[in-house]
Amino acid sequence: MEVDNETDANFADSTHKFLTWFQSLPGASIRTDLIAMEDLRSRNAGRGIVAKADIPADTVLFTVPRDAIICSATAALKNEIPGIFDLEGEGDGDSDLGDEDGTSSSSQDSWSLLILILIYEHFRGDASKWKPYLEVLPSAFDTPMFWSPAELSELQASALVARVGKGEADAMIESKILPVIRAHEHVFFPRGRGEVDDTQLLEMAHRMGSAIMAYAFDLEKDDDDDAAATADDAEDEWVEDREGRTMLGMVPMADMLNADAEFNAHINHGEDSLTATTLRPIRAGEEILNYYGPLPNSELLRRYGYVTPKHSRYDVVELPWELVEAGLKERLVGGGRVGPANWDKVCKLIRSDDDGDDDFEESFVLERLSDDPDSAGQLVGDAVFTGLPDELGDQVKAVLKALKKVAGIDLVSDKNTRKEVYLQAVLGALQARERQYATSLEDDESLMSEGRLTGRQKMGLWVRRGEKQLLREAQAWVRRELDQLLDRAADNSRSREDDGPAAKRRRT
Ligand SMILES: C[S@@+](CC[C@H](N)C(=O)[O-])C[C@H]1O[C@@H](n2cnc3c(N)ncnc32)[C@H](O)[C@@H]1O
Repeated sequence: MEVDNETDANFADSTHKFLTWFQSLPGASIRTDLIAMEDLRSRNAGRGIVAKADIPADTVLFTVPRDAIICSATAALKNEIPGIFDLEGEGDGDSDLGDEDGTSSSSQDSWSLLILILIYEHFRGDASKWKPYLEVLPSAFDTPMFWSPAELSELQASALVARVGKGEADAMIESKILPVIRAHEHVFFPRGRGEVDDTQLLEMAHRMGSAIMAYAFDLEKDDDDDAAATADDAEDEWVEDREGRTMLGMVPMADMLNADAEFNAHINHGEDSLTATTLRPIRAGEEILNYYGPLPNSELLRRYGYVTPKHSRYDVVELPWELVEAGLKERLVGGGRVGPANWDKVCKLIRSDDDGDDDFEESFVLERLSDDPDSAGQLVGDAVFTGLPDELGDQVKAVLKALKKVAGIDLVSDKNTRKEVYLQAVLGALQARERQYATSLEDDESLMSEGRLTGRQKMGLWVRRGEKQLLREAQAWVRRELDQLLDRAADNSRSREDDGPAAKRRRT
């Protein structure tokens, strides 16, 4: 979370007003005898909820009535512009027939609609039912969308750089948000605040979109088992997928919980309310933590603007096919066997639909094998790199098949040789992938220990370092596989010698 320049007094005052407002909501409850909202800015975590006393497992910490949630079901904006509340695909099917004012029944999705609702509530000021809540939402974010080019360069060769999504967000705001606001200025700016220009609106929409990304809950999940919820039946809920959700809402108080890969509380979705429940005994002074899912630090940073050591176990790294292909080429082409022209044909064939194999993949995601957290939110065992993706092996097989078809030669008919070619090519690709990062893992380790980095530099370093560590583990795994292969080959040749004609003669 971006360092907030608010003075301590202002920060504490907003927290207090929010808490008082929350307690006044009909149907809301909070165990202020057990928990408190605290200022965690010193560790860059904004506000958080901390245990004031030892708390047993299965304790309900607070209850949020559904009426208090900001979502399409509670939005006052619905009375003003009902047309925008028919979401994409829910209308009468005439999705191409947009109205000129941007209010066609199909132009909004749950994301853009919630942005509009939040902007509307923001400009309502004191008239908004949610004002004390809106005041504790951050005005600045640490997600890479807001990073400068120099800060982004800290991510080096991480695939995250291509997924920051600023351009897409700008385009969405320009096509779905600004036209609706401009067509309804009297609704959004009731006191003649028409002077808000497009640049300011764009910034506001980015702020609200980022708040939704980091704070909103998926409300369509059904979970009426409340206190009886176990890890298994609530599992889907813990895994928050911000992409495909259909009914988003801002849930005051539930979203004041920070989160980690090990956690101790869970939000249960009941019919009339959402409740926060402890998953295990929590000691006084411990932070109450929710769970955002088994996300790699790169994704945690992209969506929420922070990283944690415990999420490193879920780190991933993308291995581009072109690096594996280069490794294969090095081993298979030349020496009068396969010429460059035939190799080009092979490369084209595997990319075409008529090679008879599955879809061509541009890159492969490497990850460790890790168990899910247990029902108390605790991690058990280490995450271990246990193998390459099957699809990568399949695509290498497709190359060898295409080579046979194009060049008419079966270069690697022997299974062990085939595996060796595959592993060697992947090893070369993993090393080449590591070289794509501007600094080495060792450089990063010393930069980290020097301790002179800013918050964003450190998070960028954490992401790239995690990816390099995974690349090293993958290389070690491949080397072990190669060693085993060579050992087996040596054993086989020894036993062939033993079983050779001389041995047979001896036996007879
Ligand atoms: C749902 S909000 C939690 C409340 C938030 N801390 C606040 O002050 O409003 C999610 C945001 O909290 C911060 N956050 C959550 N968990 C964190 C953690 N373990 N460490 C640091 N920041 C965290 C991130 O900025 C994230 O985008």
